[in-house]
Amino acid sequence: MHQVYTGTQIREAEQPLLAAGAGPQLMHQAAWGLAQGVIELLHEHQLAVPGARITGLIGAGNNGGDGLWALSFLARRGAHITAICTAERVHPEGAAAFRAAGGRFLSGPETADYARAEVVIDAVLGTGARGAWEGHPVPEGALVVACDIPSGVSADTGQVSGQAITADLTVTFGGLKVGLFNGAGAAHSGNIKLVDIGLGPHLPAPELQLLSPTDIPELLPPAAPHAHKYTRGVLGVLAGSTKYPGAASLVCAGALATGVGMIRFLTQTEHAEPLTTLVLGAHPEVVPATDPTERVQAWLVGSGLSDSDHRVEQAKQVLTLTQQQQLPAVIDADGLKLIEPATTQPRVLTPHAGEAAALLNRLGAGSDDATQNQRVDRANVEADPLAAAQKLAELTGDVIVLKGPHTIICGPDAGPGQRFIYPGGHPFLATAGSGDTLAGIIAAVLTGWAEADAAPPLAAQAAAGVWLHGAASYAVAAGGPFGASQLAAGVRTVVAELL
Ligand SMILES: NC(=O)C1=CN([C@@H]2O[C@H](COP(=O)(O)OP(=O)(O)OC[C@H]3O[C@@H](n4cnc5c(N)ncnc54)[C@H](O)[C@@H]3O)[C@@H](O)[C@H]2O)[C@H](O)CC1
Repeated sequence: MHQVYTGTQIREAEQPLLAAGAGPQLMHQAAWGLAQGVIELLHEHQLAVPGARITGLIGAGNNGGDGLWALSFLARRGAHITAICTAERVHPEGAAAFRAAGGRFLSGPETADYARAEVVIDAVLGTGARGAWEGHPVPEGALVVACDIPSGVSADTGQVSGQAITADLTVTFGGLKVGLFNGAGAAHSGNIKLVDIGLGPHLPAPELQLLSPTDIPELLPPAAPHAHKYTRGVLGVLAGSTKYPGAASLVCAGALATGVGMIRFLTQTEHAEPLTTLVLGAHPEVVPATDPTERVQAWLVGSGLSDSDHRVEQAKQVLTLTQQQQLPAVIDADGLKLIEPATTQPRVLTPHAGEAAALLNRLGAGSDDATQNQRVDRANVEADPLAAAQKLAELTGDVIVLKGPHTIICGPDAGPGQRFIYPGGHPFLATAGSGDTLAGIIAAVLTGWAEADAAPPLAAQAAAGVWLHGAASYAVAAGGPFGASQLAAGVRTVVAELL
């Protein structure tokens, strides 16, 4: 499990060490790690360090100091180092070390030396950035390594209010930062290398957590040797409609591949009908049900419901039932239009950005003074998904899985096990039905834990489902582009490797 902090939290954690006079040591450790990152990137691109042409874009603060010290370390390995000052002042000790290592300050980006740079170290703005940045040109074809956070990106939120550098690699210090994963920042940070500079004892509870493969097995319900279908858990599914029959089958595929004792599929009518025929044709192990009060351990409601009056009425009935019985539930897609806030029921909502915006507007996100009557749109949510997910969790009391290139999983409370970010499945996941499959995966995890004595936090269960879905996409993408119906096979492969 990786911990993710805001830039503000990192700055606060640095304070005791700075007060103890350890600033220069911290800077040297950071700069050394930055130099190592540059060397690794050169080698990845079959470029030698001796003779490599490396230019630093140097800001006025300690971020610039990191960059200058890193350049001096690279000069010792034979690199040809230059730098461009982007502000009136420059870190004095860093500048001295840079010059002592043979570094030359260039007059500006128009110089031939800069145009020939093979690597640019972006050391303009780090955690001290405030507001919009005017930007700086980067030579075409140069590899870009950002120091701590790409300049122009907020370390706290990932928001970019002016211009921002796009890095191939970000070497970040002391702790991973929210801005590297959230909103626009995720598109600017490139690969990420974390350098430990000894902040550990001073770091607070993280803002977010990032799951590793080794975290997943304990977040998945155990398949006990003496289990039977009822102890593994029964999942009720109200999904699909005449208009979107496939969603029902995809939900079941996701749940079955993750592992569930049984699926009771709530049919549209008491008589045989195409939707149920399709689901049973694909998954004969699914049990058709006409009575929503039949005992289950969890429910999935919403995928592919469409605006069918009958399906919507059934959904309202099931949502009420799950609240009365405090049953775990995953509410997806059209089901999100039906939920009401503030429930103690263990519920996971799985909106994408557009659905999240609609829910925020319906539940009155603009109700507080600061945002009175301000409508939220998809772009607002995409600009800061973490904030949107936190607001939704606060308004509903639910765990929010805000789906996107980087998926946020956010419970209504703060602290460990409550907020996660999943930095994106394979791009091929952007295909119809992958959300239905995800809903089924998460619902299966909740079903398996529903009656366990010591289950992980609900947000952690949902995060494990998101992780499985993303890992499955890479497993399936190895064979090329895919339709969502092929994801379940990837889920089985990943689960088999984990257990
Ligand atoms: N604190 C430490 O000892 C260590 C810090 N590390 C590195 O230092 C930066 C944080 O340094 P800081 O000096 O606080 O701020 P910055 O260098 O990020 O920038 C401040 C500098 O930039 C100007 N500025 C702010 N916003 C803008 C803007 N929008 N446009 C233009 N200029 C702006 C501001 O006026 C200041 O002059 C941290 O990221 C690390 O890289 C070491 O890692 C560890 C030790």
